[in-house]
Amino acid sequence: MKKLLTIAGSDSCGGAGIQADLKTFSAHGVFGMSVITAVTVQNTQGVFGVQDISPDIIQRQIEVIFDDISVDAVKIGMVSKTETIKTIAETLSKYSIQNLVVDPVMVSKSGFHLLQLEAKEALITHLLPMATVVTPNLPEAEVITGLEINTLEDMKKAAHIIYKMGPKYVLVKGGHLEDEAVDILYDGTVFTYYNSPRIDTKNTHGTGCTLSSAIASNLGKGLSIVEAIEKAKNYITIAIENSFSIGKGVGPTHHFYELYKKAGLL
Ligand SMILES: Nc1ncnc2c1ncn2[C@@H]1O[C@H](COP(=O)(O)OP(=O)(O)O)[C@@H](O)[C@H]1O
Ligand SMILES: Cc1ncc(COP(=O)(O)O)c(N)n1
Repeated sequence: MKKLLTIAGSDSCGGAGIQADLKTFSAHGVFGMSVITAVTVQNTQGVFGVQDISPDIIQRQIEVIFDDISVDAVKIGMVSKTETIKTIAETLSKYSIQNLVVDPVMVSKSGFHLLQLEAKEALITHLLPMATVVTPNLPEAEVITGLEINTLEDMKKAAHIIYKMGPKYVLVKGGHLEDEAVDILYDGTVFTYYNSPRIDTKNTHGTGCTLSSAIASNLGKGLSIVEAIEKAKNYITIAIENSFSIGKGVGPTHHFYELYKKAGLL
């Protein structure tokens, strides 16, 4: 059984963050473990508070896992603030990490700053160079690069700039584009496109968390980056097609194993 670790924030309503990651891991038939960086007070309508976990507890959660268990892939999501980022980077650097997916979570769909503004530099300096693949959405790619991104050409330019910051691969996600949901992977030489029609739904809470966890699961299982993202893109597309309302706001995506098994993704 492959063993996957998510280092991220807790979403009390279960659509994003640690909860989406663990559901995605389970649907992929891998064993999920978690290091919680922050607890958010969140429902489908918004984020109403955050309690950061102390750096010492974050460090010790990571250490006890790696000192005991061999981890096939790690996904990093919400990292909240500079001190948290430095702790994660320093602690992970003591271990040999096979596959590291960094989702540079910044602002929730409901508009809450999950990453403090001044922590952007720490994320760029400490986490991006460690990443196998970094998965910014368009607003995140804009913040990281300073570019305005409206077209596929802009996405390619952003991927190029982010690639120079040190990750092995960059996946710029086009969920926020107007037409098709096109994601672009850059390996320093070649761009690979992952297209899917835009699904007309408001229930996209946790799509980025889900995609990055699906990529980590597939890398952990030994797939190449191109295949890992292809399968993950199919997973997120089915997850959004089958998303549903659980409250008054933005509902979650679907993680039930049977659906993905039937689609030949697992
Ligand atoms: N309405 C949609 N229809 C189809 N795919 C979508 C839609 N919204 C997002 N996606 C896909 O979901 C994944 C997550 O993208 P995105 O929503 O941009 O991330 P984030 O949650 O970080 O903002 C990407 O593969 C993107 O193309
Ligand atoms: C704890 C946590 N992590 C990540 C997200 C981003 O998800 P989304 O962009 O869908 O709001 C979130 N809302 N909460």
